[in-house]
Amino acid sequence: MITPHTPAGELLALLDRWVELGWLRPLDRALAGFFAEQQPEAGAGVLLAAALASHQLGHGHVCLDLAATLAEPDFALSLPPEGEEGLADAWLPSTRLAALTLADWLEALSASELVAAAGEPARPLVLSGERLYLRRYWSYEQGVAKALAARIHDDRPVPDDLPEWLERLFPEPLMLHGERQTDWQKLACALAASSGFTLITGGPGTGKTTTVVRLLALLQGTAAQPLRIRLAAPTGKAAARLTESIGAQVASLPVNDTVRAHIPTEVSTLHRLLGSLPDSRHFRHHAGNPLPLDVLVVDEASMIDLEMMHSLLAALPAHARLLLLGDKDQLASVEAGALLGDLCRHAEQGLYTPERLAWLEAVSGEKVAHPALEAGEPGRHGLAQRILMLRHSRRFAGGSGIGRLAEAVNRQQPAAARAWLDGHQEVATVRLRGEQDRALNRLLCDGRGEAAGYGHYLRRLRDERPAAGTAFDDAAWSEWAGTVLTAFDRFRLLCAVRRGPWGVEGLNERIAGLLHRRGLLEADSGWYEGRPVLVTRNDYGLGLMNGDIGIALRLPEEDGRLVLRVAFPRNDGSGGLRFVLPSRLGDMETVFAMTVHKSQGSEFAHTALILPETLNPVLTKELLYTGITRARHWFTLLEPRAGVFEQAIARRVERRSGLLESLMVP
Ligand SMILES: Nc1ncnc2c1ncn2[C@@H]1O[C@H](COP(=O)(O)OP(=O)(O)OP(=O)(O)O)[C@@H](O)[C@H]1O
Repeated sequence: MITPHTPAGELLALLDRWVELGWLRPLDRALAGFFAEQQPEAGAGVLLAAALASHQLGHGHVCLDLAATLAEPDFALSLPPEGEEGLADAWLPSTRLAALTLADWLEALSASELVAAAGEPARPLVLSGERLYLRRYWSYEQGVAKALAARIHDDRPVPDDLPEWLERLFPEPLMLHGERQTDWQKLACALAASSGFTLITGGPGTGKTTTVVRLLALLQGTAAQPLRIRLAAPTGKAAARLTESIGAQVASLPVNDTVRAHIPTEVSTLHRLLGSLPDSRHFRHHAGNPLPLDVLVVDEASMIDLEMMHSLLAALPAHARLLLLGDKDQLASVEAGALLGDLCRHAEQGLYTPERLAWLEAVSGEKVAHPALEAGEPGRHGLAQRILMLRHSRRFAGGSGIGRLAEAVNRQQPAAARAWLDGHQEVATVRLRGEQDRALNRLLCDGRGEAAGYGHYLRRLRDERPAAGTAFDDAAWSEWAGTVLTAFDRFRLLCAVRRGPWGVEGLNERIAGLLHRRGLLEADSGWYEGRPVLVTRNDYGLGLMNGDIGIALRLPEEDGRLVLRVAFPRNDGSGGLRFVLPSRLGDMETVFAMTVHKSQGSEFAHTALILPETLNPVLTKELLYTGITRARHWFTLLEPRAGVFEQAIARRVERRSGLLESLMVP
């Protein structure tokens, strides 16, 4: 049992054991060891808190919430990690920390020379209320809060003809089910026109892209000089997807060609925008060398972590407008810091001040009405005046099973979610009986009905291959590779966990084996044609980003020899491909199955989500919602055990950060 009086050696031995079990990263243990060396009098309470604060960063929390940790240690710390069961209770945090009280822990931390209270001179750890930070993350949080607080008060003058512009960009009143509805897109445009910082949140297909394109037309159309506008997204995949959808939208804008020509359609990753420097956390653009732009739009903002947000805000010139788009209900970034979720905590309620509401209604001609709306107070709800939630999905209009299922999950209504799963064509559920379940194998190879499985892209790979003898530089090869890559996105299996029988690692092996046995793959290990791979680390030399997916294909060399190369879509919006020799690829893994986390920013015509057999800390309604909303047309839930789905709906991600508090929002 650990208390602040436990000898440091005993605590370090417990941390060693957790490292052996794979529960704690060696890095977390090393930090505690380093502090113990630096400060021989540092007690067990401080060393434990340091190791756990570092551990929490690996789970997306910017700090260690001491009270939450003691209230439910195993859940708060995600220990044991996902996909592992049957481990000795003796090592569980709930057992080991049972004798530690919050008062004792706080006292030990406050007394330590390693720990500063917020605002005190630099020490490696910062205690803010009941939250303990590693200093770097505390500084990031402070920096972001300060930059956002300044932007929240950044009112911009609107053009006199704003109502006319809104009318022109949103000519038709929004009608749904035969009734006039509030056009939140039009309101978002009005809101963003009047502000240096706007956050637009909405579920899939609610029109975030459409809104922002129209807003850009408005800004560009009313600017005295052409504005320098840049579009960005956190990952290459998200950037590519936005590039695709934005092009068509810009083409159909009701504006003259000069305005249109000044609206970009190219989307870059945030790393590229900021100019990453090799082997460094630093960027070419920072406060001393700000980004040369007037308007920055960042899509998929739920994937921006705290450190990136800090870098971005630092590099953004004060005069530039910032627009963040995202879905607040999605899983947050894997890295620490759930900004969008934090910032949008009151988006449903709106919390607009009466003055703001009156202005919005006057310029837009819309009635701002929704049962969830609550009135905000001037001075208290500054952030809320910059946030707008789009509430009507056009993609999942009317009775779409996927849309309704996602909504029921998001609202934590398990019975309704189950009813949608059972009663709709686009959604289905399959109960699995063991790892070699026939229905599972059939689904993976052949899909169900019109919804594809992995056989689809492999058959297209085989059937549409250019004829033998086609010249190595014939465009037919690229077209074929493009076809295979597109076909691969028809279906994806998503997993909640990495390890265990229903985790990504085991399933990837089993799927390759299955496709090989079915004669769809020539091999199931090493490099083989048709192997899909996921890049797991940015490689600026090759122009590949973490999250990029490619497929190994046999392609001709100049001398006619066939050589395996991995085809990747280019991330530059050109629609082109790049071909990389497998031996040149660094960190990557096979990607028949992928985690829900990694699937963020992507979409598949048919998405299947496989749950593990038991509940574990990663299973939350956000994970289910994110998985379900990756499906464009069909969704299949694969359940090895009944009830886990319902249990997961009941839990939600509790990210620990003090950002909202810093922004003084209740
Ligand atoms: N005001 C509108 N009028 C007509 N069609 C619209 C409007 N808003 C959105 N749409 C259509 O609805 C679909 C989804 O819109 P959009 O791509 O803007 O949504 P999104 O929220 O950006 O979606 P995603 O979840 O893919 O990011 C698109 O086909 C778009 O053309």
